[in-house]
Amino acid sequence: MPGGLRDLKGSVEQELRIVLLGLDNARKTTLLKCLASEEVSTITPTQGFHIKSVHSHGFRLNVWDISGQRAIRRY
Ligand SMILES: Nc1nc2c(ncn2[C@@H]2O[C@H](COP(=O)(O)OP(=O)(O)OP(=O)(O)O)[C@@H](O)[C@H]2O)c(=O)[nH]1
Ligand SMILES: [Mg+2]
Repeated sequence: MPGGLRDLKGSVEQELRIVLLGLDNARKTTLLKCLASEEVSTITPTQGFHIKSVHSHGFRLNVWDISGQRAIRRY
């Protein structure tokens, strides 16, 4: 299947690419950490961007978490 990857059980896993955009403090990183079942009590502002791959509901989500700080919004 195009765009699909086989998981450990051999079934095809659909891959989705997602870009998180929003103002600073909009909780983009909080949302991503919740999706990844990670601790959300010590989140710091994103510097530039980071990419995380998360498995959720049979999908592989490749998420780009972009900082919303004013200095980099024009990029
Ligand atoms: N009071 C309160 N604060 C929250 C809640 N959820 C997240 N926060 C806090 O809000 C702040 C901003 O959340 P982030 O997820 O870093 O926001 P962001 O959109 O990624 O921000 P940038 O990376 O700067 O673009 C963090 O300090 C979180 O801990 C909530 O439900 N209540
Ligand atoms: Mg962030």
